Amino acid sequence: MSTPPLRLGTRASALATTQSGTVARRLEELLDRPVELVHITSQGDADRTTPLASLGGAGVFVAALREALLDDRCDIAVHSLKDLPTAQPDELRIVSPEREDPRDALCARDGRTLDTLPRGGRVGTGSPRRAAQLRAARPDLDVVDIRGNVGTRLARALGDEADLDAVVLAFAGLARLERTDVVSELLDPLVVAPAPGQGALAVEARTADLTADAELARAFAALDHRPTRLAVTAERAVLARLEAGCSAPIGAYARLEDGALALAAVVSRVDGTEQLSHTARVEIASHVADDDADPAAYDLGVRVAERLLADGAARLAELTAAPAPTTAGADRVPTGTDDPEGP
Ligand SMILES: NCc1[nH]cc(CCC(=O)O)c1CC(=O)O
Repeated sequence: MSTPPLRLGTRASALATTQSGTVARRLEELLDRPVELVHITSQGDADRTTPLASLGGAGVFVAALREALLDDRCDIAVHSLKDLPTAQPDELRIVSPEREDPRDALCARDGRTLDTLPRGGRVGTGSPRRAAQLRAARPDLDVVDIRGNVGTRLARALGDEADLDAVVLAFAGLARLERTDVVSELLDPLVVAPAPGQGALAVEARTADLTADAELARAFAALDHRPTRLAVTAERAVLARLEAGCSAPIGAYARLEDGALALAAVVSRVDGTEQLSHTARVEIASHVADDDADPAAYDLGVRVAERLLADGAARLAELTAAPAPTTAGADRVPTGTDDPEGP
């Protein structure tokens, strides 16, 4: 190991350092080269009182890490994929390691579930998507806007001074922190559809480094997990076509199973009084080359998004995306690939 260490940029939170540490160890094995963690602070970390949505959503975490990559203060960055904007800058490339369970987890006192929470119960979440879907499932609930790291949010429902009946968090974050003991229910993705990309990581590097360093490029590619990449490609294509970001009330859940990629997507009014959903699938056999499979996954997401737009998703969720005039009409015609079971 004579080469200098590879610098992996990370936020300082327990979740971020756990995620980054796992990727750092994999890269060390793959490269036979030391990998050191470099802490990068973002506005979202420094300012813990402003609602995250008004800081520009979780995108503030990503922006700080990306700036560090582009300024050569680190060589690799690890993000939660669901926090990444859908547009990828040419200067940077991402791969997706195998995803954790993408579902949302209800963490409630006394082991309550979504069905058994008390009438008018107070449930904390900072996510407009979770708020809308919780209200749609249980209109009587009082959904309270909260933020903070995993420990802070859990304490609101489970701590000594708890003021809420439950909080909803991504199961993946709890699993990575070995805190799945607090989960009282894994929410059905057809009731509470996870955020596009939830549970997956994105490992990011400079395009120029990958072009110049074949060994780095090989290790980087080895981090990628094909079923995860295809699923998150379809999910993120929904967001991209709807021209929405990670704080929009949009859920999407895709799974590669038996040679087919199945996708379900849900768009909500933030107050939960109306929701639209569509499901579709596309055949992707294991021998299909990525050059064909990746566009097929992306097209699946676009197709589902256009059906949602044709049904009025833009008005419902206050999005700016307009239905494509040439395809919106055709998308209303049911096709043989509609999947009533969802993924
Ligand atoms: N929005 C913040 C965020 N970004 C990624 C995760 C969890 C881990 C993941 O989804 O990969 C969380 C916390 C949460 O939603 O509870």
